[in-house]
Amino acid sequence: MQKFCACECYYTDNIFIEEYKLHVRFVSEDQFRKDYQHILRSQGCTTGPQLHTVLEKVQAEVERRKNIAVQSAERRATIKETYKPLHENVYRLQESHLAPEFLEIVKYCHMDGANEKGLLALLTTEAAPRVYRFPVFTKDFCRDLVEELEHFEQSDAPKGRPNTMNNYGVLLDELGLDEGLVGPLREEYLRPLSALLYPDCGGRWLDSHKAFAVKYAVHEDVELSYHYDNAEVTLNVSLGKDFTGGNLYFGDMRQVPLCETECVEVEHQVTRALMHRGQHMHGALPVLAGCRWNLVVWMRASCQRNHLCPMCDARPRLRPAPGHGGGFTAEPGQEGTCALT
Ligand SMILES: O=C(O)CCC(=O)C(=O)O
Ligand SMILES: [Fe+2]
Repeated sequence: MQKFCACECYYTDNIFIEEYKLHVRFVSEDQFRKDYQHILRSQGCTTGPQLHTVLEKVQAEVERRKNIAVQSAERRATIKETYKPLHENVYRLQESHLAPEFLEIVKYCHMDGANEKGLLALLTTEAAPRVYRFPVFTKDFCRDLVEELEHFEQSDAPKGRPNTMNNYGVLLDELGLDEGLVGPLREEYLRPLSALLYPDCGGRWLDSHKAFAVKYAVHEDVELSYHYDNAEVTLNVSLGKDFTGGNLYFGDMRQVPLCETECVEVEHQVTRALMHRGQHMHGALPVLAGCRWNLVVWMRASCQRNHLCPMCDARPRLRPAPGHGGGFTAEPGQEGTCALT
C-alpha cells in the first residue's frame, strides 16, 4: 500500500483571508503582524478590532488544519454509519454513467500509437490555451449526482468544507465516493488522457487526488477568486443545475506575473468538463441566479511534487498523512525526507 504524505507548509501557508482576498502565512502573531499588517491596512483593515477578527479567523484555520486528519476520519465514520444514500448507483462507476463521446476519446488514448495530435483532433474544443472541454458523464448521471449531493447536504450528517476558498460543497472522500467513483475515473479514464495532454506536468503519473463538489448560489458562495489548484492536472465538471453567470476565466501559469497576464473567459457547459493544468491560474465569475454545482478533481503526481511542493515552492517537508495526504510519497521509514532525489 502506497504511503502518502503532506508537506509541512499545509499547516502554516496559503491561508486565504476572504474579506481581503489575500493568501497569508501564519507562524506566530508577531510574524503575522510584521508581514501583513501594512498590506491589510492598505486593503481597508485599519482598526484594531478589524485586525483582531482577521487574526482569529487565521488562527481558527490553522487549528482546523492541525485537526483535519482526526476530524475527517470521524466524519467519515459517522457518515458511513448513519447516512442513507438516495442514489446507490452513483457510488460505483459504470460505463453507462459516461458519455459515449468520452468513451470514444478514452478508447483512442488506449490505442497503440495514440498521440497528442490525434487526441486533439477528437477533443475539438480548446477553450483557452491547453484547457480542454469535453463531455464526461451522461445527463442522467449528473442529475443523480446533484440529487445525491443535495440529499447529503440536507441531512444531519457532519460536513467538512471542500477547500480553503470554497465554503459550500461536499468532500467526496468523506461521503464515500472516492473508492468506487473517483478512483476508477482517474485511473482508467482520466490518466490516459492527461498522459497525452500534459506529459510535462506529471500527467502520465497521476497517482492520487482530492475530489470535492463545490456549490454556488446567490446567498451562499457566488464566485471564486483567482487562484491555482494544489494539483498537477484538474478536472472540473459542470453538474448543473440551472444558473446564469458562473463562467470560468483563465490567465497564465502561476509563475507568470499578473501584469503580463491576459485572462480568457471560458464557458462552463452543464455535463461538460474542463481539464487544465492545476497551476494554470483561474477563477469563477459570480453566479447571477440559480444554483451551480461542480465536481472538481485535483489530480496529483507524486513523482512531480516530491521535487517541488507547488504550495510553498520548495522541496516538500514531508509529514505522514492519512488517505492521499497532499499527494507526496515517502519510502517506508523515510518520512521527513523526500523519497525521490
Ligand atoms: O467553480 C469552479 O468551476 C471552479 C472551481 C475551482 O477552480 C476549484 O475548486 O479549484
Ligand atoms: Fe481551481
